[in-house]
Amino acid sequence: MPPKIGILTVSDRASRGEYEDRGGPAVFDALTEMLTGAWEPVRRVVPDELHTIELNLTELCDQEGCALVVTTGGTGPAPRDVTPEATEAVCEKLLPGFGELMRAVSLRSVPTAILSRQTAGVRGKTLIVNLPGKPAAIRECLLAVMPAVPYCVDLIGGPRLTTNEAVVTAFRPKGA
Ligand SMILES: Nc1ncnc2c1ncn2[C@@H]1O[C@H](COP(=O)(O)OP(=O)(O)OP(=O)(O)O)[C@@H](O)[C@H]1O
Ligand SMILES: Nc1nc2c(c(=O)[nH]1)N[C@H]1C(S)=C(S)[C@@H](COP(=O)(O)O)O[C@H]1N2
Repeated sequence: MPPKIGILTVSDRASRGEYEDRGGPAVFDALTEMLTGAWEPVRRVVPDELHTIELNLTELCDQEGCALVVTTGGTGPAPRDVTPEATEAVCEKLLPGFGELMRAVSLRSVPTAILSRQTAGVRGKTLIVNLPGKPAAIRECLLAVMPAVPYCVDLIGGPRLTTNEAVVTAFRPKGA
């Protein structure tokens, strides 16, 4: 069975069909570029509702058994932006370094990168990573954190993920 990766778009308008979801496909394309080996996407599009996001994150982790769940959208300061709150609610451990790094990298291209509260955390054997909603942010943010993702998944008991070295090199400490 190839590892599953959850792709959760959090957007009121994409979930209502007011615009086509470009975030989910952008996450899929970025992961396809960065990972080698078979993996199976599990795609969902939900509105910016705390309970709905928590429920979908929980299902992707506990029922689907995803090794990694990538969310896009709902990380900003607007009243309906609650993806980080949902992530924090379902995770046993938070990994604030992911958000710190993604904001630092994004700041090189856009000053409003500081508005994103994107974070990451671990639920069981699943790593959850938040990305901003702007489709243009997705590759940039994923590329920044991907070197640490496979070893993190190793450490929490997930499957061995491998990266396309021509694009990004996974870092594993010697002997790991
Ligand atoms: N899934 C998506 N597909 C296409 N464009 C998106 C998507 N999510 C966000 N965007 C674009 O990025 C902008 C900022 O994203 P943000 O998550 O703040 O959306 P929003 O204004 O809260 O609206 P919504 O939740 O309805 O997507 C949006 O206004 C939209 O232009
Ligand atoms: N790399 C990158 N990060 C980015 C952006 C961007 O365009 N590129 N947009 C910022 C903006 S304008 C906002 S409001 C926050 C939160 O976006 P979200 O609510 O769509 O998650 O992400 C920020 N991070």
